[in-house]
Amino acid sequence: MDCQMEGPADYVHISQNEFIHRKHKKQKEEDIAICNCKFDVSDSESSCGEQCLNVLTSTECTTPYCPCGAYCNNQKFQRCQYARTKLFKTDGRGFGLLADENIKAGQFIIEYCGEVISWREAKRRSQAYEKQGLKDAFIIYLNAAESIDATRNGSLARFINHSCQPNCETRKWNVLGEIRVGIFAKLDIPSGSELSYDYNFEWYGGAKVRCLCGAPSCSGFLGAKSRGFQEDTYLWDDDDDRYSIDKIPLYDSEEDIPSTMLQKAFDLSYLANGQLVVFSEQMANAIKDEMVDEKTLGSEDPQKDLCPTSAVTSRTASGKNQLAVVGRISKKKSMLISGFKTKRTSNHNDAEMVARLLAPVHAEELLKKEEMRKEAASQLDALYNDIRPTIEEHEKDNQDSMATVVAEKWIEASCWKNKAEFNLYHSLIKHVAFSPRRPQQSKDVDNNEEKTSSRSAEMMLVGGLNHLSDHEVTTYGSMFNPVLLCSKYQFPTRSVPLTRIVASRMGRSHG
Ligand SMILES: C[S@@+](CC[C@H](N)C(=O)[O-])C[C@H]1O[C@@H](n2cnc3c(N)ncnc32)[C@H](O)[C@@H]1O
Repeated sequence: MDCQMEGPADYVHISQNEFIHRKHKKQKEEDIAICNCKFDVSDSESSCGEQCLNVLTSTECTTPYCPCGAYCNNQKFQRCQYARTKLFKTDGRGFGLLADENIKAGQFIIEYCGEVISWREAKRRSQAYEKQGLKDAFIIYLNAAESIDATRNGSLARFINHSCQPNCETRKWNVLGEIRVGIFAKLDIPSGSELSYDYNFEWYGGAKVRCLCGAPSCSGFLGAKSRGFQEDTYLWDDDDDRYSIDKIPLYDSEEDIPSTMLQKAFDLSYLANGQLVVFSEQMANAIKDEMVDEKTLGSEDPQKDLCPTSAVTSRTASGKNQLAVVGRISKKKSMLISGFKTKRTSNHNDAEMVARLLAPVHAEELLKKEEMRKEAASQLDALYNDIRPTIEEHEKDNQDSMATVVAEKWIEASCWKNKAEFNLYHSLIKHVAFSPRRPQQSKDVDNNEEKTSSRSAEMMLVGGLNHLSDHEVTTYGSMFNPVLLCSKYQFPTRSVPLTRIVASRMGRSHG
C-alpha cells in the first residue's frame, strides 16, 4: 500500500523502505508468527489488540495467516495506519511535524522510512554528507548490519525533531520478517502539538549542537546525556571561577557560528535506532585511523596530546550560565570516549630491550612470551574489526542483547590476550626482579654501563606495567568492565614497590 504525503522539495517522499544493497527478505512460512486471537464482533480488542501474542512481541500479523483475517488490528505498518500529521516551519530547528488530530498514548503515528543501507554504506554516506555540508542527517541505525537513510528519500517521520521531554518514542517492529522503525505516542497528544522524540543522541566528538527543544529539563545540547559527551564536557556554574569565559566566543545559534567553525560544528547526525549519533570529522578520523600513532598518544609533553579547545556557553532553565568546554582532553581520551576502539601500538621493543639484559635462556623465554602476546593482540584486533558493528549496536541499543556467539568469541580472544600479557609481564618480573644480584663492577665505565642498563630495565619494567593497565582500560573500557591485570593478579612482592625491588636487584639503591 502506498501512503502518499506531501513535503519540502529537497527530498523524495517514500512510504516504504527501499532496499539498496539487497532485496526485501521473503518471509519463510515457518517464520510466520500466528497469534491465537479470535474475532468477536462485540469486543474490538479481540481482533489483535493489546493482548495479541504478536502485538506483545512487536510483530505484525501476516495476511492471510492471521485468524482475524481482514479484522486484524495488528498490521498498522503494512496498512500505513498513520495519525494525521502536518509539516511546519519551526523557529530555529528547520521543519518539524505537528499532530493534526488528537493522538492517544501508545498510538502508532508514522513509520520512519528511508533507504535501507549497509553499515559500511551508512558510514560512507555520513562522511560524504558531512563533506557536502548537509546540515541535517537522517540515518537511523537499524541493527548491527543495516541503517535507514532518509536524507534523500524518506517519509515525513524524518522531520520530527528532538526533545528532551518528548511526546513520542521510536519502536522497532518485525513486519513480514523485516525490522521497521515506527514513531509512537508516549502520551496523549492534542491536535496542533509538535511531535518529538528523544534522539538519545550519542556524541562521539567534534562540536556540540545546542538543543532548542525548550523543555524545562533540556540538557542543553544534543547528545548531552551520552557518555561521550559527559566525559568530554565539563559543566560549571557562574560562580565557578576556575575558568575565565571572557575570551571564549559565545555562539547562541548555528547562524552565529563563523563558517569555518560551522564546517566543524556541523556534525553529521546519525540516527541510531532512535539514537542520533554524531558523525564528526573526529569520528571519521577515528574510524579511518584505526592505528593511533603511539608517539602521538604517548608523547611526553602532555600539551602535545591536547585537542584544540573550543567552548560555548548555554543558559540553563534556571537562568544560570553553563559553560561547556569542548576538548582540552588528551587525544588518547577522546579516542577512548569516542567509543571507537583504537589499536594502540605499544612499544613492543620493551621486551626485546629487557631481553638483551638477561641471560640467553631467560631472554629466549621472554621473547617467546612477547611473540605470543603479539599474536593474541593481533587476533583480538582482527576479531574486533569483524564484530565492530555488533559491538557498537550493543552499546547503543539496550533493547538488543549482543549475540552470545559474538560475546563468547570476544571474551575468548580477550582472555587469550590477557593471559599472554600476564605471562609476558610475569616473565619480566620473574627474570628482572628475581634474577640474582649482579656482581658490582669495579671499573667506572662498567659501573656506568651497569647503571644505564639497570635504569633502562627498571624503566622498561615499570613502563611495561603502566602500559598494561592503561592498555586494558583503553581496550576494554568501552565494552566490558575494565580488566585490570595489575590489580587482579597478586604478585608475590606486592607489598614492596616494584621499582625498589628492581633497583636493588640490579645493584642500585632506590631513594
Ligand atoms: C531528523 S532531523 C529533523 C528535521 C529537521 N528539523 C529538518 O528541518 O529537516 C534532525 C536535525 O534537526 C535539527 N534538530 C532537531 N531537533 C533539534 C533540537 N531540539 N534542537 C536543535 N536542533 C534540532 C538538528 O539540526 C538535527 O540534526
